[in-house]
Amino acid sequence: MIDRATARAAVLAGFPLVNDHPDVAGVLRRPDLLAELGPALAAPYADADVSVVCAPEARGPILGALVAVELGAGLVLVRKDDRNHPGADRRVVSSPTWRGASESFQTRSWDIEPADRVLVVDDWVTTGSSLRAVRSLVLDAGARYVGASVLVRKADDETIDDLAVEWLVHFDEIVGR
Ligand SMILES: O=P(O)(O)OC[C@H]1O[C@H](OP(=O)(O)OP(=O)(O)O)[C@H](O)[C@@H]1O
Repeated sequence: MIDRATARAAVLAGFPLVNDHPDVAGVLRRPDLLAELGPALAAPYADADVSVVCAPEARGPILGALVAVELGAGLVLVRKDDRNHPGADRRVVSSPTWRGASESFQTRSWDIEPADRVLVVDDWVTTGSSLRAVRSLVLDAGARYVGASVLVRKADDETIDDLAVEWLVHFDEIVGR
């Protein structure tokens, strides 16, 4: 059984900064922190009967795969619209993300079934537009959106509540160390 508080403390203390910005790639680069991520991000949903982890690229599927293994779930890729995703037949355009522009995401109808209970995993939430877009793909499939698990929170309370986001570390506490 992992201790999420211990994992959180380790990730918070070790989160590298590049140009004063929290560097997710640097967390993945550290074997000790990488080993904590799957168990820590999965822990809040250990009893949620998750059948599918759904993760938007580019960094979402890295963490999503780690979480899916922990939960005994499958992983569904959500690709951005200009990427190759054979058979993609569902699309959604997000509201503007932190970049100030919308993103277009694509997925495949047979990857998510109405009986699925879906957890969305990504590395970061700011506006929540990416998570909302993925949630809409889940709901369009008739499946149950269980919530989201992210590594870094840079979103307001309303966004966190709306999307039922569990987050491991807060942007402000990383840059404020
Ligand atoms: O809450 P939001 O405002 O939607 O922002 C969160 C998204 O932004 C980042 O992706 P990014 O846009 O950097 O794309 P990439 O991972 O493909 O580089 C991050 O990986 C999330 O997917």
